[in-house]
Amino acid sequence: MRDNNIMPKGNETDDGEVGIDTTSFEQVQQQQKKLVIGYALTSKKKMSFLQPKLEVLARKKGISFVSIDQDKPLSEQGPFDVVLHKLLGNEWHDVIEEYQQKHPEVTVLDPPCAIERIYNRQSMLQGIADINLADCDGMICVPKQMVVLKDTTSSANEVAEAGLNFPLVAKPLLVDGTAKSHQLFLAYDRLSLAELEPPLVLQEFVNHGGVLFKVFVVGDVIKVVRRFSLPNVSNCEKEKVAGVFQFPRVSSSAASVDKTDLDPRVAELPPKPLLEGLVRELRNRLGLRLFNIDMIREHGSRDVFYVIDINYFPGYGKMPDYEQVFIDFFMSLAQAKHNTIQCVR
Ligand SMILES: Nc1ncnc2c1ncn2[C@@H]1O[C@H](COP(=O)(O)OP(=O)(O)OP(=O)(O)O)[C@@H](O)[C@H]1O
Ligand SMILES: O=P(O)(O)O[C@H]1[C@H](OP(=O)(O)O)[C@@H](OP(=O)(O)O)[C@@H](O)[C@@H](O)[C@@H]1OP(=O)(O)O
Ligand SMILES: [Mg+2]
Ligand SMILES: [Mg+2]
Repeated sequence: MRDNNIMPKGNETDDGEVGIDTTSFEQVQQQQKKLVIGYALTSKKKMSFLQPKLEVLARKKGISFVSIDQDKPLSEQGPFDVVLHKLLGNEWHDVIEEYQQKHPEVTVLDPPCAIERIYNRQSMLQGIADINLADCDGMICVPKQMVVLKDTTSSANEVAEAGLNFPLVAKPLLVDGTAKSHQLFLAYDRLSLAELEPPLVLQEFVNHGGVLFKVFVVGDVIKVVRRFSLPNVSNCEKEKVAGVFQFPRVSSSAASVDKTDLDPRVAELPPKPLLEGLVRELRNRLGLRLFNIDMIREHGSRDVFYVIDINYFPGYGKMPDYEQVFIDFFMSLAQAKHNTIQCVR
């Protein structure tokens, strides 16, 4: 956090009004702290995240966003209090890793090794089924899945051995930000597996009534929205249909779903204690502060949920009130840093 030595003349509120100055010297000093956030984001992410409302709110709080030039050494830029990043490739992750070692005082959101874990759809879901959420009003599962690294033809036998039931969702093993890594298929039978291109995970399709819950996490804050998802696969369809079908990307649509037109048993949000317990565990286990969880409710049940996907730095622009949530989050980082500095003194 950078100190600004200029003393303010008035006591300006968030709305820009100037009132009678009743602020203590210490409070004034506090208000003058600046938070510099260096960001390295794709242009798409920059457009959706750094929207004018966020920048206006940030400016009022003394938060500035500075674009990181990827062609220059990171240590020669800044100084930054926070580095916010989502770029592809190992090279970038090495840059960030090295920078964090040299500058432990900078908050890097988030550590590359933690991000890499959820860029692999196998390690992403590992350990979730073991999380103890007794007394949290529900149960969290992950769909049965297996990894296919090379030969999808011979994987037909392994699918049976692993006890996986068709239809299976085929997902590219690695999420690398490309459109291809989000290209999913539904395979209805053994023979159709030969058409798929490894490396991938084969995951049981879980009927969930066509509604998905996107659980956004920003530090300690949790926000949930409903999205449309794929309809149930009936037993009749399972018997009759063969082959492989590409998934439409229904659930990434910008629109959240209004619950009024939906069956309440499908639309009811996951219980708060369950979400809080799950997020607390995942935040610690994954070592991430910015992520979302895609959850579905097993069709016909009230409280059995499946985690099917976790994303790093997702489309927060689609999260209600994301601007204020982020401002509060950044301010909490500034406060935490300020407290640490005082302790050290
Ligand atoms: N096991 C499953 N059972 C039922 N539906 C599923 C399953 N896995 C995925 N889906 C459906 O497919 C969609 C995409 O799957 P998933 O979220 O795993 O892919 P993704 O490419 O990581 O998506 P995102 O854009 O959220 O990163 C889900 O939102 C959901 O609608
Ligand atoms: O494109 P959007 O802004 O919606 O964000 C999507 C984001 O793309 P971006 O990071 O390139 O922006 C995706 O990231 P990668 O897996 O491809 O790295 C992934 O996190 C999606 O789940 C996000 O959609 P959401 O699930 O939040 O609806
Ligand atoms: Mg998803
Ligand atoms: Mg995903």
